Amino acid sequence: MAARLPGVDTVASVRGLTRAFGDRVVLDALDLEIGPGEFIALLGRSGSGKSTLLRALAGLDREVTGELSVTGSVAVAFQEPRLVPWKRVLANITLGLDAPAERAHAALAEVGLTERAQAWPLTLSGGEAQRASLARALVREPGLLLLDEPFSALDALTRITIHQLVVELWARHRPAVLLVTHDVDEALLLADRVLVLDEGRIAHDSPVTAPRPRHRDNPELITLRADLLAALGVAPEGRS
Ligand SMILES: Nc1ncnc2c1ncn2[C@@H]1O[C@H](COP(=O)(O)OP(=O)(O)OP(=O)(O)O)[C@@H](O)[C@H]1O
Repeated sequence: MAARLPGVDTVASVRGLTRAFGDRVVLDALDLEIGPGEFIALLGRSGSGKSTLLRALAGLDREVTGELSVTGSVAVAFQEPRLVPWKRVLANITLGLDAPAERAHAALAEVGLTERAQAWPLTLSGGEAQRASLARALVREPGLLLLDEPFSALDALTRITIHQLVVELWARHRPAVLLVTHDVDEALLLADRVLVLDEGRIAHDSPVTAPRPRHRDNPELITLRADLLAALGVAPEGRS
């Protein structure tokens, strides 16, 4: 299990983090610092270890070795919303927390789901279920919010609305966010810093300074997109 160190001006600090499954080394002495309030997107080829890193940061993997320090609370939202089907939406939000119903109501209002508070999870649309999942994460007031491809199963229009919502919630509550995504444009539209995981380490680490709301045609984003596609081993459009 990874040794835990006190963090200095970071919400998460990782040094020499290593995880192998049998002979396959997925995280190979990885180093990473996450500052308070940073919005980070984590890209990487399929199987590069993004979810493994996220699980380690969430404290869900006891087999990682190296140094890992996380200050404050951590909340996770996954690709599937993972709501408990036999509890109504409201009860799902504070499940396992000793928190009054008002807090769950306030969180649902923030994600625009007030009217679905008494609904059963299986009656929610995909977008509504992801909103509920975000409300459940936010009500925990995390210093670090881990998002594991939470938008990938949504249709394009719902995805745009949820992107806006996530940026709004992040600006209001200011947790550090680590968003795992396959989508370079999603990373560039949302994050302040984009990482690429490759060969078990952070192979690329770029700040994104363009003001929000961002447009794909922003020159900074165009340059970064080409760099990131190259780091991911993908030829940019028209140059394959
Ligand atoms: N519990 C496990 N047992 C064995 N191998 C595992 C386990 N979890 C992950 N792996 C392996 O570790 C590697 C990294 O998996 P991980 O899910 O972290 O990748 P990822 O970058 O999130 O992939 P994707 O983008 O496809 O979701 C893969 O080769 C996977 O098969």
